[in-house]
This record gives sequence, C-alpha cells and structure tokens, in this order.
Amino acid sequence: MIVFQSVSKYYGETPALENISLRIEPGKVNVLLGPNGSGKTTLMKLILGIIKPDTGKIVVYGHDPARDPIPIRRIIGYVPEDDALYHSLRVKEYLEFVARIYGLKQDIAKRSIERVIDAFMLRDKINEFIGSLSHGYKRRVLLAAAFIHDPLIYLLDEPFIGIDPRIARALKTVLKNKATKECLILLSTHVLEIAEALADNIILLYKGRIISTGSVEEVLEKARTEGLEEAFLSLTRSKLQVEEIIKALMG
Ligand SMILES: Nc1ncnc2c1ncn2[C@@H]1O[C@H](COP(=O)(O)OP(=O)(O)OP(=O)(O)O)[C@@H](O)[C@H]1O
Repeated sequence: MIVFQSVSKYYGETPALENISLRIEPGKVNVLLGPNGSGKTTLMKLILGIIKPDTGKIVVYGHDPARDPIPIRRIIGYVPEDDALYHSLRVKEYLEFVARIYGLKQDIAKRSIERVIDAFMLRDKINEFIGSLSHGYKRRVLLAAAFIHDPLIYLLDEPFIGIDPRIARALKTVLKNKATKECLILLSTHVLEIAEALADNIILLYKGRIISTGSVEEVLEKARTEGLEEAFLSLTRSKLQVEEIIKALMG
C-alpha cells in the first residue's frame, strides 16, 4: 500500500502537486490520468524518493521514501517517461548492471536477464549499444529492466509509448495478471483507450490536484458523461481548449 497524506511539492513558486491525500492499493491496476504538466511524473518520483515533498508524508509499504528510499527502490520496477539509459552500454551489459544494482544472485540474474530479453524481444539487439537503438527499442530495454527483479510495485510512466502492438497487448495482460497476484501497479498514460481497458482505479490529476478517483464507471458517473474522453475533457475543463486548438491549426 502507498499512502499520501496532504502532500505538496513545489518547484520554486509553482505547485507541481498540492495537498494530495491518496491510498494506492495492490491487487488493482491504478492509472494516473491528467493533462501535460498535471503532476503525474512528480507523483511517481516522490514514491521513489528521487524528490522529496515540501509538506505532508508518503508511506510506501511501511517506509518513508524521503528518508529511507533504498528498501523501496528494491521492490519497485520503474519505467521513467524519458529515456534515462546509459547510451554507451550494450543492451545486455545494461541489464546485467541493473540486475547487480538489485542485488540478484548470479544464477538468478542470468535467468532473469534471459527471461526479459525473450519477453521484450531483444535477442537480436543484446550486443548493440543502447545509444544506437530506435526509440521503441530503448523503451523495450527500460521495460525489460523494470521486470528483471520481479518487483512488488510496478511504477510505469507512459509504458505504452513507442512500443509496438504485440508488446503492448502482452504488457496489458501481464499487468492485469500481476495485479491479481497482489502486485501494486501504478501507470500513467495519455491514451484513454488504455485507461478504459486496463484501469481498476483511475486517479485523475489536474494542475497538481486530484479531481477524481475511482473505477472507470465511478469517474464517468461523477463527470456525468458516457466515455472517458468526454469525462477527461469535462473534468479538466478542456473542451474549449480543444475548440481553440482546432481553430488555430485549421487556420
Ligand atoms: N525539475 C523541474 N523543475 C521545475 N519545474 C518542474 C520540474 N519538474 C516538473 N516541473 C513542473 O511541475 C509540474 C508537473 O510536472 P510533471 O512532469 O509531474 O507533469 P506530468 O503530468 O508528468 O506531465 P506530462 O504529461 O507532460 O508528462 C509542471 O508544471 C512542470 O513544469
């Protein structure tokens, strides 16, 4: 269980997250939705302890990430939104490096690396430098690294960006199954179809605040709309902006 108690995070004067109180439970696929800049990545970085809250408290399976991030990071598989990879390492070297960081024993590491190489169809790329890979392959390497130590928590920032439909389909099934095995899944996406298909619990952020939580049905009911796209636009008061974007682009 991850608990946020009245958490705020500011960058200078700008609030990235304001007064967030939230319980994120295992056994569900939790989906973070929100327009660009609404605080999704910030929320994930707070869970990892990469950044610290200005006010409030976060508890991740009994640990405070601001004070004690190491045991938390050991149980998390994290896919960052941007490609934070070591470009001068070859794919297999990078996966070996990640396995070492997680403290996997050599034989277990070897088996895990083979497993994720096959799962993310990286076999023919293992000796290539990460810097030379296409965007989609870099995303696959990041996903492979997140699965290497069979984590309890999956923190996936836009995991479906750049990957092809085969891996996307498999990943959806795997995340659903992992949730039934009491893993805690928290992913962010801008793709509402993915949210609709996957989410047991939606956390809708807007300008650093939570404006709706609950199942897809509950969010739709609160927004009094039929589809998630309409709910998103209505709850984030974005309908007028869509009209303006269309007008600007159509000339
Ligand atoms: N390192 C930083 N320095 C200054 N401001 C930042 C920094 N990181 C994030 N912010 C600001 O915090 C707010 C939330 O950003 P965040 O990246 O969490 O949003 P997001 O919902 O993940 O956005 P996106 O959907 O575009 O990825 C934004 O206003 C952003 O400009």
